[in-house]
Formats: sequence, C-alpha cells, structure tokens
Amino acid sequence: MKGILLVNLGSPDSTDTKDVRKYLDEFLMDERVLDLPYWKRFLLVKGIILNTRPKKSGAAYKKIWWEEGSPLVVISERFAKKVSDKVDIPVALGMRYGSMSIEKGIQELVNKGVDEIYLMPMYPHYAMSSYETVVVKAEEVLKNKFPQIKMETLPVFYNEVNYIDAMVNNIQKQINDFDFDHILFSYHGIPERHILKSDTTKSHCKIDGSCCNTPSKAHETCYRHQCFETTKEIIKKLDMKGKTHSNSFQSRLLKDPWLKPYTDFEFERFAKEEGIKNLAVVTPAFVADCLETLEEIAMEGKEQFQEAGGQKYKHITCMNDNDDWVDVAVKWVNDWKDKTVEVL
Ligand SMILES: C=CC1=C(C)c2cc3[nH]c(cc4nc(cc5[nH]c(cc1n2)c(C)c5CCC(=O)O)C(CCC(=O)O)=C4C)c(C)c3C=C
Ligand SMILES: [Fe+2]
Ligand SMILES: [Fe+2]
Repeated sequence: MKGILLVNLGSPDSTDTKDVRKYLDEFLMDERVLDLPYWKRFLLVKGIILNTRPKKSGAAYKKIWWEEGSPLVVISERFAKKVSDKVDIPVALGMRYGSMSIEKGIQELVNKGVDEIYLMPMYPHYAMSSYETVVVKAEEVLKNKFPQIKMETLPVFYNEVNYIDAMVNNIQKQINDFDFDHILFSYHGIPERHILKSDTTKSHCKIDGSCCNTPSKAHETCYRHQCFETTKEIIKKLDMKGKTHSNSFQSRLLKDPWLKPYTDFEFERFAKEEGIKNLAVVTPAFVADCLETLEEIAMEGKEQFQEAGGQKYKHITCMNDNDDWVDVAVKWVNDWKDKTVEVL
C-alpha cells in the first residue's frame, strides 16, 4: 500500500531552556546545517552556542508559542489532517528535528500496512540545510530500520504552477486592503559557501548579479536561483498596482557571509534611504508560520522598520492550512498515487 510522509523542520517540545537546548543540539550538530569538521562543530555547538543560545531562543519562542504548542508543529498537524481527510491513502507527519521524528512518521505508516512512501519535504527550495537533509535522513532511516520500504520524493516546487497560484492568492487576499509602497520577499538565508558546495557543476555559481539568471544545470540545487524564480513567478501574477518589490535573506547565524541583502538591514535602508513608508513582507520559503516569520518578521521586523521611520507594516502570513494550499498538496499526492509506471 502507498502512503504519504509530510516533513517539516520541527520545534522544541516547549519553550523551556532545556528543551530548546536539546532541539538546537540536534539541529546544529547536523553536518548539512553547520558544515564543519565534526570536532570543530562539536566544540562550537556544545562548547559555545549551547551555553547562551537556548535561553535567548527560548525567550523568542515564548513570544509566539500557542496554547497547543509550537505554531510550526500545530499548523503542520492541521495541514496533515486536512490533506489526510481528502485522500484515500494514509498520511503521516514527521519532523527533521525534535521528538516528532521522521522515524516515528515512517513507523506510523508501516503500522498501517504502507510499503511505498511518498516523501514530501515541505520546502519549496533546495538547500542542503533544509530539503537535502530531510531526504538524506529519511533514506538513512529506511536503510537502517525499514529496508523493505520503497520511497519516492516530491521535487522542490519553487516554480511549480500550483504552488505559485496558491501563493499569489494568499498574498493578494492580504494586500487587497493594504496600501503598500513596496513588497519585500524575505527568504530564509543560508551561508554563501553552501551555494558553492551545492553547485553540481562546480563552476557556475558566483553569487553575483548574473549567474542566477544564466541558465545552468546548477540551478537544480541552487537555493539563490530558486528563490529569485519564486519571486519572478509570483510577481507575474500579482496585482502590484505599479508598486515595487525586492528580495532579501533573513535569520543569519554566526559571522560568515550569508546570502545578501540581509532582511534586517533592508528594513532600515528602506525607511531611511528609499523613502518607503508602507511595507508588506512575504516569506515564501516557509509554507507554515514559525519562529522566523512570527517573531523575526512580524514582530522584530515591524519594530526595526518603524524605528527607522517607516509607517505601516504588514507581514503576509504563510499559506499554513488554507484550502488552496491543502488542495495543491492533495493534487500532488493523487498525481503520485495514480502515476502508472511505463513498462518498456
Ligand atoms: C526554509 C528553510 C530553512 C533553511 C534553508 C534554514 C537554514 C538554516 N537555519 C539555521 C539555523 C536556525 N534556524 C532556526 C529556525 C528555523 N529555520 C527554519 C527553516 C530553514 N532554516 C524554520 C522553519 C525555523 C523555525 C523553527 C520553529 O520552531 O519555528 C533556528 C532555531 C531558532 C533559533 O535559535 O534561532 C536556528 C538555530 C541555519 C544555521 C541554517 C543554514 C545553514
Ligand atoms: Fe533556519
Ligand atoms: Fe546563481
């Protein structure tokens, strides 16, 4: 029997420092997130980051936490339930980090008699720290614990027409009554070196003004190219009323160069140098609201923009469990389920 495994990033079990430490430990010890030699990663994470960050992140989580738990997890559960109600095969949810693991998700499917899994990483764009680590982890779990199970994986969907249309609808509904000057497309950042590491051609990506617009096989795994494409596709369909837009990258960690421009710097620049008074911010790398959208963009971003002289500010919430987005996932499930294998 076929079954679906939806996977997102995951959250701590609670906002307590000890739970946040456990979560960050697993997250930051992932070699695809902090890509340092093991001993360096070990010293940096266990010796430095975990001494201070869990308390600081716990305080940030407290600002956005819901009665039912982490917004990311609760929204993902609601989404999975709605998808499950509309398809006729089992659907399970797993998280890359935290206690709601990928292994538990697979076990749930296996208990229902599933022997063919469609892995659906809930990331529109390819990054070694998001999409790739989910696929590698799921493959590892299957190899070690469930060698009899077959798996196929949903490709990244950064320019897939149904995802774009659902994004356009979600944005349009929220900006119709907002008189904005500019829309900022803020994507989760990654270190620049990750772009170079993921370049399968080993020569295309230069992180400059032109590489991401020059066709290349490298773009199959180029996060920066894929983010820019998402913006272009959305902009083609959005009623912009002649207003402007731009891209930026948020949520940096440590001091290495990350993809630019940095979202927090843009908030200040927009208000101080560009004369932008009313700003809308959309976060297309996230399909569900989470710490990085609800705290960093909706709360901190608003404060940064308005302290710099900006006036009206609107964070466009993610698609979460809205019906358009649920229907897109249902379509992808049914397309996979009904796919006939060509026999030559
Ligand atoms: C959208 C895809 C994501 C990419 C790519 C990504 C890269 C990445 N993230 C970190 C470090 C942290 N990210 C944190 C939170 C977080 N990240 C994503 C998504 C991507 N990250 C989400 C959805 C969330 C929110 C989780 C939630 O519970 O709501 C955190 C934890 C919070 C904190 O302490 O700031 C860290 C740390 C790195 C280093 C990285 C690429 C190398
Ligand atoms: Fe992150
Ligand atoms: Fe590029």
